[in-house]
This record gives sequence, C-alpha cells and structure tokens, in this order.
Amino acid sequence: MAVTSKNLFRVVTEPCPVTSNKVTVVGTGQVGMATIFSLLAQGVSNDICMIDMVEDKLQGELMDLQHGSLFLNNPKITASKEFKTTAGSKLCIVTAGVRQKEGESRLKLVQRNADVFKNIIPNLVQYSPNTILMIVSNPCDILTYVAWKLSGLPENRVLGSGTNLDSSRFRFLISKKLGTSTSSVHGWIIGEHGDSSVPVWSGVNVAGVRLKDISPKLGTDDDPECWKVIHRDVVQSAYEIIKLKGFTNWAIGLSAAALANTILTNQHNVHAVSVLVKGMHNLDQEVFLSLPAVLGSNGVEKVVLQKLASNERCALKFTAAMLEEIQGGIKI
Ligand SMILES: NC(=O)C1=CN([C@@H]2O[C@H](COP(=O)(O)OP(=O)(O)OC[C@H]3O[C@@H](n4cnc5c(N)ncnc54)[C@H](O)[C@@H]3O)[C@@H](O)[C@H]2O)C=CC1
Ligand SMILES: CC(=O)C(=O)O
Repeated sequence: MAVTSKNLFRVVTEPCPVTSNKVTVVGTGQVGMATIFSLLAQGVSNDICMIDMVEDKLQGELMDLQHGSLFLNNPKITASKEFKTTAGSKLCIVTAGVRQKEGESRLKLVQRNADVFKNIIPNLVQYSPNTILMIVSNPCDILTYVAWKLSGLPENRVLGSGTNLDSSRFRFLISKKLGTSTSSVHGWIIGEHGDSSVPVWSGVNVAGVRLKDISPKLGTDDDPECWKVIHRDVVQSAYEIIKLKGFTNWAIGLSAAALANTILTNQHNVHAVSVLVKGMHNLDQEVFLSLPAVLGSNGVEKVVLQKLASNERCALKFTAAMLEEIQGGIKI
C-alpha cells in the first residue's frame, strides 16, 4: 500500500489534522443517532465523534455510517467509549441516559440522568475546555442546569435544546389548521420542555398579522375555535409517539442539528432554547427554561425579551418555582 500510494502521489504538504466543526454526540441511542444522521446528511459537520458505553453498538453504527461516506461530505467519524477522542470539539451534544416509558413524565428521569451526567460532563470539558454544551437528555431544562454546574462553563456556553422542538410542533399544527407551510407560521413555545410549557399565543402571526388581533379569544378557554387544543396536542406529542413507537427521535434529531448549524456557522438565528433565566421576566430562580435566544459561535449571545401577556408571565413563574424545588432535591 505504501508503495502504491508513494507512486500515485507527489506529496506537496501534510493534510491539516484538525477541522473547525468537530461535534461530539454522547449517547448513540435513538436520539443520538437521529442527531448524527441529521448533522451528516445536512452537511452541518463533517467531523463527528460518537461516545457511548456499549462498544458493539458503537462499532456497528460507525461502520454503517462510514459506508455512506460516498453520499456525504467525506466525513471523519470516530466512535469510542474513551472521552479523549472528543478532544477539540466545538460543540458537544448530550443525548445519553434513560428515556420515558409509556405514560411517564420527563421529570421522573431526573436523578437517574443527573447521575449519568456526573461522569459525562467533566470528561467533555476536560478534553474540550472551550466547547459549547447542548443538552438534549430529559428532563432537558434541569439537566442543562446540572451540566452548567458540573462543567464550570459560563452560562453562554451551556444550553438545552429546550422548546425548539415544541415550537416546531406548535408551528406545524397551526400551519395545518391554516393551510400554510410550517415556516410561514411564526409562534413560540417557551418555558419547560415538558408538561408546563407556555404557548405565546399573543405573538402567533402569519406575515406579521397577529392571530390574536383577528380572534382575541385565541388560545383561551372561551375560544369558539378551540385553538387551545393545539398546545394540548404539543404537550401530548411525546406521550403519543412513545405510546405508538416507543421513543421520539427524528424531529429532535433535526431540531438539534438546526441548533448546531446556527452555532457552528455563527448565524445569529433566534431559537427557543433552554437558558439561565434568572433576572428575566421577573424570575429570580437559578433555573434554565426556554426563551428565544440569538445563537452563534459563542453559544447563547442574547435573549429576546418578548412582550408577554400576564398569564404567560405567570405560567413561566410557576414553572421556575417548580423546577427550583426539584433541583433542590437532586444530588450532584
Ligand atoms: N429534549 C428532547 O426534546 C428530547 C429528549 N429525549 C431524551 O433523550 C434521551 C435519550 O433518548 P433515546 O436516545 O431514545 O434513548 P436510548 O436508550 O435509545 O439511548 C440512550 C443511550 O445513552 C447511552 N448511555 C447511557 N448512559 C451513558 C453514559 N454514562 N455514557 C455514554 N452513553 C450512555 C446508552 O448506552 C444508549 O445508547 C432520553 O433522556 C430522552 O428522554 C428524547 C427525545 C426528545
Ligand atoms: C421525548 C421528548 O422529550 C419529546 O419528544 O419531546
């Protein structure tokens, strides 16, 4: 081989050993693999490091992806149980841990997944001290807080995928009702990625026309068109899909890849992600909840201060207090 190669090429210089968009994904289960597939298929990164505890699964996934190299951007893909292979990651996406069983709430997973994070997070930061951490494992908001504490990273470098997915579900369901594309409907779900998420009905619009201006009862109990059901369906989405197929993966994989794309290409797009909310919307708890945020190479650059209705502010306050209480009971 060495002879063939020597006679085939005249070496001009050595190849550059590092890429500028290395992404580590910890946890190569359903969510991790959907995320990796989205990252590769969309060309968001061509340097992916996969970490899991299960060696055979890692090697099987690695080979399967590598055999698709022809159809991708000749990516470098590595797979290992050892965190040293993650060194130099610009972004680390954590999807490791247990998932909900049918009917189980995300919050029930908290201590089990916090325990998993005690090993993962310090190792990621040791090998990539300037990385950005994106937490996907559930309960996403509380685990983002846990990751922030365990990592010692500044708040801009730790975020949760949060309600980027819930907002996508919201926009999809509204768009079906209106007969438009999902991207033509603008609307935000903020707060918890979970049962107490907050739909910002006051801001839902198409081409700048606020639906509330047309139908003032939109999203309320008195609304004759029952738009409120859409938020109920968003909250029920994960439960429904888990009942039908055992897990959710494709939409969260696409959502995580979209966030990664904004960060790695310094796009300054606004996404609903889980950020440290203390000091915003009159919240004084040290908790992470989703708010629309400008993302770029430095992670969370700015948080958009939406003009919320009083019921929306109250709902956020309720969630912040609930998460603070749960956080107080976690051993980290
Ligand atoms: N934030 C969101 O929108 C969503 C979050 N999730 C959450 O993502 C997480 C993963 O879900 P799935 O992929 O369906 O589960 P899964 O069971 O398919 O995969 C979990 C993977 O984590 C690995 N793992 C566990 N402990 C580890 C450790 N210490 N180090 C390295 N790897 C470890 C397991 O070996 C497994 O491969 C769950 O917490 C789930 O609730 C799922 C869907 C959406
Ligand atoms: C499981 C989960 O968190 C979701 O699909 O929203």
